[in-house]
Amino acid sequence: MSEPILKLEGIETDIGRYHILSGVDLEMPRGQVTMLLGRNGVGKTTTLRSVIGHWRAKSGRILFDGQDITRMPTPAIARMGLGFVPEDMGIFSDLTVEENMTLAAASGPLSPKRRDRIFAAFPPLATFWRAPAGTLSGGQKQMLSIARAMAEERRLYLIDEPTKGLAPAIVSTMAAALRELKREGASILLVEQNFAVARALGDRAAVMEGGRIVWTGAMAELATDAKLQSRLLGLSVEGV
Ligand SMILES: Nc1ncnc2c1ncn2[C@@H]1O[C@H](COP(=O)(O)OP(=O)(O)OP(=O)(O)O)[C@@H](O)[C@H]1O
Repeated sequence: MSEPILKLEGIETDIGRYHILSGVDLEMPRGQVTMLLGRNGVGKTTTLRSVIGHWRAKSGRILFDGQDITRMPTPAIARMGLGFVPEDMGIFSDLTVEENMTLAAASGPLSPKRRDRIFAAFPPLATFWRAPAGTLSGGQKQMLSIARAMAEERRLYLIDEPTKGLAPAIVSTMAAALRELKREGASILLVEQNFAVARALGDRAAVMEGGRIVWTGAMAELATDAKLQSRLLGLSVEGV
């Protein structure tokens, strides 16, 4: 196997006085979609935020494409080609869609080529280009938040629950856009509670419990093993 695009070795992260991650180990193959799964509160978001440097791991190592980013400032990590889409979407409601995109393109104006790519993935953003982001629907806001991460060339995207609360039609648009990112060669680490989406998009799965990863394997293996799903995720057999 070629070098993993992302490797976490024994990551431990505290938030305030709480010990949240207690030794996260993960190897993400390049060019694939890895689903980060697990019940509520097991540390999925904290893992993504530890990688991007919003939370500082107190021990362990994080290697992005072979380079140690454990102690790097967040903007430097982003400049290396790592895009983060937070669960709260991180968009500016009072600014237009265009202004939100301009701010996201840290290295200069958004090129027409990149803008067209984003419009192709998310047509409503073209329609509402000059509208305040606060007036967009929930699904359109989520599109904008992913589009913001796409404003720069990225090798790896960390995306936190992009389909949360969205209507099924929008969920398929989102899934299609993520597939397109993968087709262009990006690797994606995706937190997703919707198991049908996880099954449709994931190549690999990593399941967390109590602040560490307790199972990794092919998504197809997890998707066909109801007992494993029930044990790791609490999914009922009828629910999948
Ligand atoms: N800012 C914070 N202050 C204190 N505790 C926090 C903070 N953020 C997260 N936690 C705690 O850390 C633990 C892990 O949270 P995290 O958001 O990483 O879990 P998660 O697996 O993403 O959960 P969910 O699926 O519910 O989003 C939880 O017990 C949560 O209460």
